[in-house]
Amino acid sequence: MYFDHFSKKNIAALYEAYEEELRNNNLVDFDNILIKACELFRKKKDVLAHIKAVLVDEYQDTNIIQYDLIKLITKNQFTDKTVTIVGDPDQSIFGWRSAEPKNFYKMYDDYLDTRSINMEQNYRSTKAILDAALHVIKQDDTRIDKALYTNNPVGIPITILSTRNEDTQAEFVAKEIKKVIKYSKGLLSFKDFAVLMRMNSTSLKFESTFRNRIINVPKRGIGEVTVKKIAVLHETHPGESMLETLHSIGEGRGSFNNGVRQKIRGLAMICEDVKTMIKQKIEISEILEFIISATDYKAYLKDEHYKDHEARYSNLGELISLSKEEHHVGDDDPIMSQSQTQQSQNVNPNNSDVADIEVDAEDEDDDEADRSKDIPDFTADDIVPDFTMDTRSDEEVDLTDVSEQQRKESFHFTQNPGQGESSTAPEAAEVPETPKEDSDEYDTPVEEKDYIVEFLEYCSLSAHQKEQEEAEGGKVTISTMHSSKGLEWPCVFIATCNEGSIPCFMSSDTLEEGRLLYVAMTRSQFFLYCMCPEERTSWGSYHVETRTRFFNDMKRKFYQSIPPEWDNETRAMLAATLDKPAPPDDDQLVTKKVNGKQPFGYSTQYADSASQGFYSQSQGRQYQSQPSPSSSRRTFNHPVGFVSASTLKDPRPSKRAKSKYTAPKKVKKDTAVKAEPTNHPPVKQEAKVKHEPMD
Ligand SMILES: Nc1ncnc2c1ncn2[C@@H]1O[C@H](COP(=O)(O)OP(=O)(O)OP(=O)(O)O)[C@@H](O)[C@H]1O
Repeated sequence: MYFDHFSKKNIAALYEAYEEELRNNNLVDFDNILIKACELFRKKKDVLAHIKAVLVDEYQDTNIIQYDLIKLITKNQFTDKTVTIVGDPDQSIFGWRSAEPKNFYKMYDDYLDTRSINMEQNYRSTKAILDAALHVIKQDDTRIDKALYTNNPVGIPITILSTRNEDTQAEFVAKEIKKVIKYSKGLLSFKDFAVLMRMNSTSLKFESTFRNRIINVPKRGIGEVTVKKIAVLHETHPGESMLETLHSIGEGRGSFNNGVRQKIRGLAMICEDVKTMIKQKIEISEILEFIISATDYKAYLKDEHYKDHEARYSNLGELISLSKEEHHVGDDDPIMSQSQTQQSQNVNPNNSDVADIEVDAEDEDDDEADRSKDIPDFTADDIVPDFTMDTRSDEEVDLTDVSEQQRKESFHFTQNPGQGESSTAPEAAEVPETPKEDSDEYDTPVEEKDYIVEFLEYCSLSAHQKEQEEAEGGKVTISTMHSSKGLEWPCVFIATCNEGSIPCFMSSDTLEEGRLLYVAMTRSQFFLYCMCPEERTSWGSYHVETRTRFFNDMKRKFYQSIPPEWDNETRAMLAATLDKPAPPDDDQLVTKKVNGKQPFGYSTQYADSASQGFYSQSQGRQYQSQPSPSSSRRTFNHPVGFVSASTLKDPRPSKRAKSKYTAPKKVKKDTAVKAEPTNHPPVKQEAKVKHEPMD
C-alpha cells in the first residue's frame, strides 16, 4: 500500500534531490564510485596505462557495471592486460543487489582465449560438512555440478537440532559453546565460534542470552574508533579540558553519528555530576555508587568479563566498603608517596575519565587450557542433555587474596573531622576546599581534588581492553549469513533453519536462498549445528515452524539430531582439522553412543579410500575412524525444551510456510545460476579464468 502511493514519479524526484544533495556536498555514494570510474575510464583511457594485470576475487558477486569496469580496465589499447577472476557460482548470494552470475559466461565471449581451472579441493571443512552442504546446494538442478573433495578428516556429522522455540535455541547455543570450549581442552576459545542467521533481528535473542550466559556481546558503547576521534578533537583544541571537548561533541562538534553523540553527551553529564558531588564533598562511597549506577558498570562487567563478572562486581563492593573505612595517611607511606608524586606530576584531575575506571579482580595468567576449566558447569535448568563428562571442580574466582592484598595496599583515608563515621573525606591537610562560587570549574587547583584523584588513580587497575579480550579467548561472532562470506570458524551455529527464515519469506529467489545456506554451512571447519526452533513468535503471535526444505531427504548418515558427542577421537580430529597439536587423550572423556549405534551415524565404511584414516600434519599421526576403546554406551533422555529431530521431513507445515511456500519448486528463469544456451565449456567450482594478452 505504501509503495502504491509512492509512485515512480515521486521516487524519480527523490532520487534527483538525493543526487543534487550529493553534488552540493561533494560526495559520491558507492554506486557513484562505480559509475564515475567507468565514465573516467571511457574518457581518459590513459589513466589505466600503468596497470599490468587484474585479479578479481568473489567474481560471482559482480554486477553489470562492475563487469564493465573490469572490461574497461583490461581491454583497451592501453590496457590489454591479463585478467584473472576467482569465483564460485554456488556462492552467488548477492542477486538482490544486482550481482549477475551470467558474468561468468560473458567472460568467454569477451575474452576469447579464456582458460578455466577448477579448484575442487576444499582445505577448510571436514568431509562430513561438505557432504551435508552439497546436499543443500545440489537441490538446485540448474547448477553446474562439481566434484568437491577434501583431505581433511571425515569429522562428525552435522547436527540438525530442534528446540522448542527461539529462546531455547539461544540458551542451547550459549551452553553448547561453553561445553565445546571445555571439552576441547584448549583447542577452542570464544573467538572460534560463530552464530549465523538469515536476518539481523534473530540476533537479539542471542545477544540477550549471551549477556546472561556467556556475557559476550557486540559492543554497543563508545568504541575504540570513537575514543580515537575524541582524542584527536581534544588535541586540536589546546587549552581545552577533556570534559569541555566532550561537551562540545555533545553539542555537535566533529563527525559523530547521533547515537554516539548522545552517548558522549551522557558521559559528559556523568562527569559533571561527579564534579558537583566532589564540590559538595559527597562521600566517595556515594560517588562510586553513583558512577557504577550511571555508567551501568554492572552490565559492562557482564559484557566484558564473562568469567568473573560477579567477582569483579563484589570487588567493587569491597572498594566501596574500603572507602567507608577509617584509615590514616602516613607521610612515609610508600604507596601514598608514589601516588602523590604521580599525581602532582602527571595528573590533571579534570581529565580523569570516570568511565574508564576498571577494577581488575585477578591476574589473568592462567593458560588457555586452564581457563577452560573455569567455565562454570551448566545449571539445573540446562536444556543440554546430561553428559557424562567429568565435571571436575570449576574453579570459582577467589577474590579473598586479591581483596586482602588490595586492602593492604589501599589508599588510606582518615575520617574527616566533624563528619560522621561513614565519612570518607581525607584528613584535614587533604580536604579539598570548596571552590569559590565564581571560579572556573575547569581551573580547579589540583590539590582540591587530591583525595578523589588519588583514590581513583590508585584503585584503577585497568587492563588494556584488547589484551583482556585476547586473554579471555576473544568473542563469539554473531553475524548474518551474508556478512559471513569469506570467513571461517571451527564451530558454526546456524540459527532458525526454518521455512520463512531460510528461504526467507521476503526473498523471491529460492535458489539464492539455498546458496546462502550453503555459504553459511561451509563457513564451518569442524562443528556445524543447524538449529530449528519448533515455534516462533512474530508480531506477538505464535507460529508453528517447519524445518527448512533444504534439509529434506538428507541422508541419515550426514546428520545427527543430538549435540555432538565427545571422545578422544573427536578431539584428535578437531585438532587435525585445525592443524593444531591434539591434547593428550583423556580417559574421562567418554564416547557416548545412542542406543548402541555408531555415535555419529557415520560408519567407518563411510570414509572413502582417501579418508579411511586421516593424517595430522602437525603431529604426523595417523588416525583411524574407529570407535574409541574407552567408549561406553549411553542413552540420551531429552530434557525439557530439547526436541530430537527424529526425521527431517516435518509433516506439519507451518501457517507461514503454508501461506508463503506452497509451490517453491519452480525455478525462476531470471534468478538461477542457470547456464545460458552456449557452446562454452561448463564453468565449475572456483573457476579461474585467465585472459592472456591478445595479439
Ligand atoms: N593450498 C592450501 N593449503 C592449505 N590450506 C589452504 C590452501 N588453500 C587454502 N587453504 C585454507 O583453506 C581455507 C579456505 O581458504 P580460502 O578462504 O582462501 O578459500 P575460499 O575459496 O576463498 O573460500 P570461500 O570462498 O568459501 O570463503 C583457509 O583456512 C585457508 O588457509
